[in-house]
Amino acid sequence: MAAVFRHLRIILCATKCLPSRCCSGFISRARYMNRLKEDDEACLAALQNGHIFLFHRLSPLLQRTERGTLKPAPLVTSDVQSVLQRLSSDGSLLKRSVLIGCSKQNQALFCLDVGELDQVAVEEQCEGNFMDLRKSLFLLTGAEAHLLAKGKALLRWHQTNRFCSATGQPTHRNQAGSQRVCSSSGIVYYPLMSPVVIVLVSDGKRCLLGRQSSFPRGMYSALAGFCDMGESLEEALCREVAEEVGLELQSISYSSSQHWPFPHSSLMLGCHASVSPAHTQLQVDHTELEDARWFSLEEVTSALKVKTPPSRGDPPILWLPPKQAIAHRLITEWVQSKVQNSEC
Ligand SMILES: NC(=O)C1=CN([C@@H]2O[C@H](COP(=O)(O)OP(=O)(O)OC[C@H]3O[C@@H](n4cnc5c(N)ncnc54)[C@H](O)[C@@H]3O)[C@@H](O)[C@H]2O)C=CC1
Ligand SMILES: [Mg+2]
Repeated sequence: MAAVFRHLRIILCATKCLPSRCCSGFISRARYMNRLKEDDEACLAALQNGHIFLFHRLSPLLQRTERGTLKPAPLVTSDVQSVLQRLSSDGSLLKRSVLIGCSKQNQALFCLDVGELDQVAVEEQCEGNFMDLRKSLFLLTGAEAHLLAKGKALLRWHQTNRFCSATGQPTHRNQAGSQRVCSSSGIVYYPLMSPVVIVLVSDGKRCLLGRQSSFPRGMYSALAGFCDMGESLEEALCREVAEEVGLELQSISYSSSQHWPFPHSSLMLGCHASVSPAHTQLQVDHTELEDARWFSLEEVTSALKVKTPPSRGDPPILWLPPKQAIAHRLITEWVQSKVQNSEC
């Protein structure tokens, strides 16, 4: 592997995409969140005055806006309490809420899965619908999509980590839901994410996009893959590109990262990479990808303008991942860099 990296140019410029933060509020919110994770009583008190995003079997409660987009229905805790009482649920369900964030007004934000209650009854009480996150994510704004993705990932982690993998005994969560402890051995479990690399490869003029057979009709995305145990980011990138399309990378530059709740919980590490224009012949591994192709700047620019996915019977058009996906960001960055270069 060392030989592969001898000629690989790696540029790390991680500071360019920091999320916007308003002055000192960010620091106090970060410290408040940390305290709530460590202090069960403080977390319980915050829950009483917090907002709760409801889920039903991991599908979030959403409401349609007048513009046809979706928004989550964040309910204040007292509203959720009333709904639970009306549906004859005992009060202990509320304590299963999991901390997911803190609003700019310093209100703690929680998520709660009410999967044991009747779905339609909760929907009627809360004037919303529980919808599959994968289908609805793209109709939500960035901040809300992020909170719901985090909520779904944490709720799923709790549902699948109720027992210690060493002793088989039950594990118990802290009030914030940021960890679980084995009742017998004391082993502490923290929520896990799988690192995944995602890369937009360019040969200088074109970019490389691939599609899996499970993708929606016409959709092509940046190449992605799970990191193997022991691999660095750049090792995983080189291996994935070699495996999936048979190319050797020349340079890598880091772009940004994203938490992604599908299929489980991944930390997507987004990069740009280049290959030599003299070595662009693809050898697609069809067990991994249905297709992979080089696309021109013009093709990608027009695809970014397509607003609705192609339907059955429509002529085939290139359809790119939506704004909420890091693949979209990588593709947009590539287009912008090409346009800037042509203007220089
Ligand atoms: N947010 C975004 O813009 C995008 C996100 N993705 C996500 O990236 C992820 C990885 O992409 P793929 O091409 O599917 O990966 P991949 O190329 O590594 O192939 C998936 C296979 O890797 C194996 N694998 C190894 N470690 C695994 C682990 N920890 N969890 C699950 N499977 C593991 C399994 O056999 C699985 O079938 C997908 O979950 C996909 O949802 C993919 C493209 C765009
Ligand atoms: Mg892949």
